[in-house]
Amino acid sequence: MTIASSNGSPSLSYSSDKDAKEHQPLSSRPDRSTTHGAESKISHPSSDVSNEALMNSVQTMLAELGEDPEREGLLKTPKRVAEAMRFLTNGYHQSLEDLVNGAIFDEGHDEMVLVRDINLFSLCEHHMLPFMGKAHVAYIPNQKVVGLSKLARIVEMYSRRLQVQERLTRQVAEAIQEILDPQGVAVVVEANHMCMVMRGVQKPGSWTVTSSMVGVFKEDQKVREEFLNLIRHQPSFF
Ligand SMILES: Nc1nc2c(ncn2[C@@H]2O[C@H](COP(=O)(O)OP(=O)(O)OP(=O)(O)O)[C@@H](O)[C@H]2O)c(=O)[nH]1
Ligand SMILES: [Zn+2]
Repeated sequence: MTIASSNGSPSLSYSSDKDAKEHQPLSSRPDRSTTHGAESKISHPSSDVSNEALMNSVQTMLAELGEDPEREGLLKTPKRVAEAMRFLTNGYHQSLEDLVNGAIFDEGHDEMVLVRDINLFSLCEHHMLPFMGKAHVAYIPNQKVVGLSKLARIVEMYSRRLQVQERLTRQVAEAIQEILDPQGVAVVVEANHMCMVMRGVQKPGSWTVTSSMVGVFKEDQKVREEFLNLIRHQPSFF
Protein backbone atom coordinates (compact mmCIF):
# COMPACT_ATOMS: atom_id res chain seq x y z
CA MET A 1 0.00 0.00 0.00
CA THR A 2 1.19 3.51 -0.79
CA ILE A 3 -0.17 6.64 0.85
CA ALA A 4 0.89 10.11 -0.12
CA SER A 5 -0.49 13.34 1.16
CA SER A 6 -0.57 16.49 -0.89
CA ASN A 7 -0.66 19.95 0.64
CA GLY A 8 -1.50 20.23 -2.21
CA SER A 9 -24.71 2.34 -1.49
CA PRO A 10 -20.92 2.73 -2.68
CA SER A 11 -21.24 6.26 -4.00
CA LEU A 12 -21.94 8.90 -1.44
CA SER A 13 -22.88 12.49 -2.02
CA TYR A 14 -24.06 14.56 0.88
CA SER A 15 -23.84 17.97 2.44
CA SER A 16 -22.99 18.32 6.11
CA ASP A 17 -25.51 21.13 6.45
CA LYS A 18 -28.78 19.59 7.50
CA ASP A 19 -30.72 22.68 6.38
CA ALA A 20 -29.42 22.46 2.86
CA LYS A 21 -31.61 20.48 0.52
CA GLU A 22 -30.04 17.40 -0.97
CA HIS A 23 -29.17 17.92 -4.57
CA GLN A 24 -29.80 15.24 -7.08
CA PRO A 25 -26.68 14.66 -9.16
CA LEU A 26 -27.02 16.84 -12.20
CA SER A 27 -27.48 15.42 -15.64
CA SER A 28 -24.69 13.11 -16.70
CA ARG A 29 -25.18 13.78 -20.37
CA PRO A 30 -21.87 13.87 -22.17
CA ASP A 31 -20.53 17.25 -23.09
CA ARG A 32 -17.07 18.53 -23.95
CA SER A 33 -16.09 18.61 -20.32
CA THR A 34 -16.99 14.98 -19.67
CA THR A 35 -15.41 13.36 -22.69
CA HIS A 36 -11.65 13.02 -22.64
CA GLY A 37 -11.43 12.63 -26.41
CA ALA A 38 -13.22 15.90 -26.97
CA GLU A 39 -11.03 17.72 -24.46
CA SER A 40 -7.84 16.94 -26.25
CA LYS A 41 -9.40 18.29 -29.44
CA ILE A 42 -9.94 21.74 -27.95
CA SER A 43 -7.27 23.49 -29.94
CA HIS A 44 -7.18 27.08 -28.71
CA PRO A 45 -4.60 27.49 -25.96
CA SER A 46 -5.42 30.45 -23.76
CA SER A 47 -2.42 32.44 -25.00
CA ASP A 48 -3.96 32.51 -28.48
CA VAL A 49 -7.30 33.73 -27.33
CA SER A 50 -7.76 37.47 -27.19
CA ASN A 51 -8.92 38.78 -23.85
CA GLU A 52 -10.52 41.81 -25.44
CA ALA A 53 -14.11 40.56 -25.40
CA LEU A 54 -13.67 39.30 -21.86
CA MET A 55 -12.27 42.64 -20.73
CA ASN A 56 -15.16 44.47 -22.38
CA SER A 57 -17.67 42.30 -20.57
CA VAL A 58 -15.96 42.99 -17.23
CA GLN A 59 -16.10 46.70 -18.00
CA THR A 60 -19.81 46.39 -18.79
CA MET A 61 -20.36 44.51 -15.55
CA LEU A 62 -18.58 47.20 -13.53
CA ALA A 63 -20.75 49.89 -15.11
CA GLU A 64 -23.92 47.82 -14.56
CA LEU A 65 -22.98 47.45 -10.89
CA GLY A 66 -22.96 51.24 -10.61
CA GLU A 67 -19.19 51.60 -10.60
CA ASP A 68 -17.11 54.00 -12.65
CA PRO A 69 -14.82 51.79 -14.77
CA GLU A 70 -12.70 54.86 -15.50
CA ARG A 71 -11.74 55.56 -11.91
CA GLU A 72 -8.11 54.90 -11.17
CA GLY A 73 -8.53 51.83 -8.99
CA LEU A 74 -10.60 50.08 -11.64
CA LEU A 75 -8.66 50.97 -14.76
CA LYS A 76 -6.74 47.69 -14.85
CA THR A 77 -9.51 45.61 -13.32
CA PRO A 78 -10.96 44.26 -16.60
CA LYS A 79 -7.50 43.06 -17.60
CA ARG A 80 -6.85 41.51 -14.20
CA VAL A 81 -10.23 39.80 -14.08
CA ALA A 82 -9.85 38.48 -17.63
CA GLU A 83 -6.44 37.03 -16.79
CA ALA A 84 -7.70 35.58 -13.52
CA MET A 85 -10.66 33.94 -15.27
CA ARG A 86 -8.36 32.50 -17.95
CA PHE A 87 -6.19 31.03 -15.21
CA LEU A 88 -9.13 29.66 -13.24
CA THR A 89 -10.47 27.92 -16.34
CA ASN A 90 -7.22 26.82 -17.96
CA GLY A 91 -8.17 23.18 -17.42
CA TYR A 92 -10.16 23.36 -20.66
CA HIS A 93 -6.95 23.58 -22.61
CA GLN A 94 -5.09 20.64 -21.13
CA SER A 95 -5.24 17.05 -22.22
CA LEU A 96 -4.89 13.96 -20.11
CA GLU A 97 -2.17 12.64 -22.38
CA ASP A 98 0.01 15.75 -22.11
CA LEU A 99 -0.53 15.91 -18.40
CA VAL A 100 0.50 12.31 -17.72
CA ASN A 101 3.54 12.81 -19.97
CA GLY A 102 4.19 9.08 -20.20
CA ALA A 103 4.80 8.75 -16.44
CA ILE A 104 3.25 5.29 -16.23
CA PHE A 105 5.48 2.59 -14.79
CA ASP A 106 5.11 -1.17 -14.91
CA GLU A 107 5.83 -1.93 -11.25
CA GLY A 108 3.88 -5.14 -10.82
CA HIS A 109 2.25 -3.43 -7.83
CA ASP A 110 -1.25 -4.49 -6.84
CA GLU A 111 -1.88 -2.78 -3.48
CA MET A 112 -3.76 0.43 -2.86
CA VAL A 113 -2.12 3.74 -3.76
CA LEU A 114 -3.68 6.79 -2.11
CA VAL A 115 -2.86 10.46 -2.45
CA ARG A 116 -4.74 12.38 0.21
CA ASP A 117 -5.51 16.00 0.90
CA ILE A 118 -5.03 17.36 -2.59
CA ASN A 119 -6.08 20.99 -2.33
CA LEU A 120 -8.47 22.12 -5.01
CA PHE A 121 -10.01 25.40 -6.10
CA SER A 122 -12.79 25.41 -8.64
CA LEU A 123 -15.69 27.56 -9.83
CA CYS A 124 -19.29 26.42 -9.65
CA GLU A 125 -20.89 26.57 -13.04
CA HIS A 126 -24.13 28.02 -11.69
CA HIS A 127 -22.79 31.17 -10.08
CA MET A 128 -19.13 31.21 -11.17
CA LEU A 129 -18.23 31.52 -7.50
CA PRO A 130 -15.41 29.49 -5.96
CA PHE A 131 -15.70 26.20 -4.25
CA MET A 132 -12.62 24.84 -2.56
CA GLY A 133 -11.56 21.87 -0.54
CA LYS A 134 -9.65 18.64 -0.80
CA ALA A 135 -9.63 15.56 -2.96
CA HIS A 136 -8.51 12.10 -1.91
CA VAL A 137 -7.61 9.85 -4.80
CA ALA A 138 -6.89 6.12 -4.60
CA TYR A 139 -6.51 3.24 -6.99
CA ILE A 140 -5.56 -0.41 -6.88
CA PRO A 141 -3.18 -1.02 -9.77
CA ASN A 142 -3.29 -3.73 -12.30
CA GLN A 143 0.54 -3.88 -12.41
CA LYS A 144 0.88 -0.33 -13.77
CA VAL A 145 1.29 2.74 -11.56
CA VAL A 146 1.27 6.42 -12.49
CA GLY A 147 3.56 9.16 -11.16
CA LEU A 148 2.03 10.37 -7.89
CA SER A 149 2.05 14.03 -8.88
CA LYS A 150 -0.06 13.15 -11.91
CA LEU A 151 -2.97 12.27 -9.63
CA ALA A 152 -2.83 15.79 -8.21
CA ARG A 153 -2.44 17.22 -11.72
CA ILE A 154 -5.56 15.38 -12.85
CA VAL A 155 -7.50 16.93 -9.95
CA GLU A 156 -6.06 20.31 -10.95
CA MET A 157 -7.05 19.96 -14.61
CA TYR A 158 -10.68 19.15 -13.87
CA SER A 159 -10.90 21.75 -11.08
CA ARG A 160 -9.80 24.57 -13.37
CA ARG A 161 -13.11 24.62 -15.20
CA LEU A 162 -16.67 25.62 -14.49
CA GLN A 163 -17.83 22.63 -12.51
CA VAL A 164 -20.28 20.88 -10.29
CA GLN A 165 -18.61 18.90 -7.56
CA GLU A 166 -20.22 15.62 -8.56
CA ARG A 167 -18.92 15.85 -12.12
CA LEU A 168 -15.44 16.90 -11.00
CA THR A 169 -15.29 13.86 -8.71
CA ARG A 170 -16.45 11.51 -11.45
CA GLN A 171 -14.11 12.94 -14.08
CA VAL A 172 -11.06 12.39 -11.87
CA ALA A 173 -12.08 8.76 -11.34
CA GLU A 174 -12.78 8.23 -15.05
CA ALA A 175 -9.44 9.73 -16.02
CA ILE A 176 -7.49 7.35 -13.77
CA GLN A 177 -9.52 4.45 -15.05
CA GLU A 178 -8.71 5.51 -18.60
CA ILE A 179 -4.95 5.91 -18.22
CA LEU A 180 -4.23 2.87 -16.00
CA ASP A 181 -7.08 0.40 -16.37
CA PRO A 182 -6.59 -0.43 -12.67
CA GLN A 183 -8.58 -2.88 -10.53
CA GLY A 184 -10.46 0.05 -9.07
CA VAL A 185 -10.49 3.79 -8.40
CA ALA A 186 -11.89 5.78 -5.49
CA VAL A 187 -12.19 9.55 -5.35
CA VAL A 188 -13.64 11.61 -2.51
CA VAL A 189 -13.97 15.39 -2.72
CA GLU A 190 -14.80 17.53 0.30
CA ALA A 191 -15.56 21.14 -0.53
CA ASN A 192 -17.00 24.39 0.68
CA HIS A 193 -19.14 26.29 -1.85
CA MET A 194 -19.02 30.08 -1.69
CA CYS A 195 -22.40 30.24 -3.45
CA MET A 196 -23.84 28.61 -0.31
CA VAL A 197 -21.80 30.77 2.04
CA MET A 198 -21.61 34.33 0.70
CA ARG A 199 -25.05 34.50 -0.90
CA GLY A 200 -28.22 32.46 -1.36
CA VAL A 201 -28.83 30.12 1.56
CA GLN A 202 -25.80 31.63 3.42
CA LYS A 203 -24.59 28.63 5.38
CA PRO A 204 -20.95 29.13 6.36
CA GLY A 205 -19.51 25.94 7.78
CA SER A 206 -21.48 23.69 5.47
CA TRP A 207 -19.40 21.41 3.30
CA THR A 208 -20.23 18.87 0.68
CA VAL A 209 -18.75 15.42 0.23
CA THR A 210 -18.94 13.55 -3.06
CA SER A 211 -17.45 10.24 -4.06
CA SER A 212 -16.91 8.18 -7.13
CA MET A 213 -16.07 4.48 -6.78
CA VAL A 214 -15.07 2.27 -9.67
CA GLY A 215 -14.25 -1.48 -9.89
CA VAL A 216 -13.20 -3.16 -6.64
CA PHE A 217 -13.99 -0.04 -4.60
CA LYS A 218 -17.57 -0.31 -5.78
CA GLU A 219 -17.86 -4.08 -5.56
CA ASP A 220 -15.92 -4.90 -2.39
CA GLN A 221 -17.08 -3.28 0.83
CA LYS A 222 -13.83 -4.16 2.63
CA VAL A 223 -11.70 -2.35 0.06
CA ARG A 224 -14.00 0.64 0.20
CA GLU A 225 -13.86 0.69 4.00
CA GLU A 226 -10.08 0.48 3.98
CA PHE A 227 -9.99 3.53 1.73
CA LEU A 228 -12.50 5.45 3.85
CA ASN A 229 -10.52 4.63 7.02
CA LEU A 230 -7.29 5.76 5.43
CA ILE A 231 -8.69 9.14 4.45
CA ARG A 232 -9.98 9.66 8.01
CA HIS A 233 -6.70 8.63 9.63
CA GLN A 234 -4.66 11.52 11.04
CA PRO A 235 -1.01 11.35 10.00
CA SER A 236 1.41 11.34 12.91
CA PHE A 237 3.96 13.64 11.28
CA PHE A 238 1.84 16.84 11.25
N1 LIG B 1 -25.35 19.44 -7.15
C1 LIG B 1 -24.63 20.57 -7.12
N2 LIG B 1 -25.24 21.73 -6.97
C2 LIG B 1 -24.49 22.83 -6.94
C3 LIG B 1 -23.11 22.83 -7.03
N3 LIG B 1 -22.66 24.11 -6.95
C4 LIG B 1 -23.77 24.88 -6.79
N4 LIG B 1 -24.88 24.11 -6.78
C5 LIG B 1 -26.29 24.42 -6.63
O1 LIG B 1 -26.88 24.82 -7.84
C6 LIG B 1 -28.18 25.25 -7.51
C7 LIG B 1 -28.67 26.30 -8.50
O2 LIG B 1 -30.00 26.51 -8.12
P1 LIG B 1 -30.94 27.64 -8.74
O3 LIG B 1 -32.24 27.63 -7.98
O4 LIG B 1 -30.99 27.47 -10.22
O5 LIG B 1 -30.12 28.96 -8.47
P2 LIG B 1 -30.25 29.97 -7.23
O6 LIG B 1 -31.58 30.63 -7.22
O7 LIG B 1 -29.06 30.89 -7.30
O8 LIG B 1 -30.13 28.96 -5.99
P3 LIG B 1 -29.71 29.23 -4.48
O9 LIG B 1 -28.24 28.98 -4.38
O10 LIG B 1 -30.52 28.22 -3.69
O11 LIG B 1 -30.05 30.66 -4.15
C8 LIG B 1 -28.09 25.72 -6.07
O12 LIG B 1 -28.87 24.84 -5.29
C9 LIG B 1 -26.61 25.55 -5.71
O13 LIG B 1 -26.39 25.22 -4.36
C10 LIG B 1 -22.47 21.57 -7.19
O14 LIG B 1 -21.25 21.45 -7.30
N5 LIG B 1 -23.28 20.47 -7.22
ZN1 LIG C 1 -22.86 28.05 -7.16
